[in-house]
Amino acid sequence: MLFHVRMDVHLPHDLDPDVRADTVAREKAYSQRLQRAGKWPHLWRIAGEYSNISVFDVDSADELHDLLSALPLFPHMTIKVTPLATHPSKVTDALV
Ligand SMILES: O=C(O)C[C@H]1C=CC(=O)O1
Repeated sequence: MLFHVRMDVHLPHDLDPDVRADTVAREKAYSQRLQRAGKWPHLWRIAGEYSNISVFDVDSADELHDLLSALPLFPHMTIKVTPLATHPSKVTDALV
């Protein structure tokens, strides 16, 4: 199952710089582990914002929830999830 996910990060301005650096480093390692596992096939920065657009490929909404809620930045994010279904006009034999 594919899910479109938008994450907006809102780190507190008074967050200790060492805590911030550690959290961001753990987030990067965690996200790269999920990308390598094929669970997080798209990760795009929204230009000009501390936000991303992602696509997750998971077995269920419960799995997605578990993965998202384990993000080190999860306490500092607003997350919007959109389930994706197959479009009836999608060409399946196109050369891309
Ligand atoms: O920077 C972000 O968009 C938040 C988050 C998503 C992946 C990652 O490494 O950090």
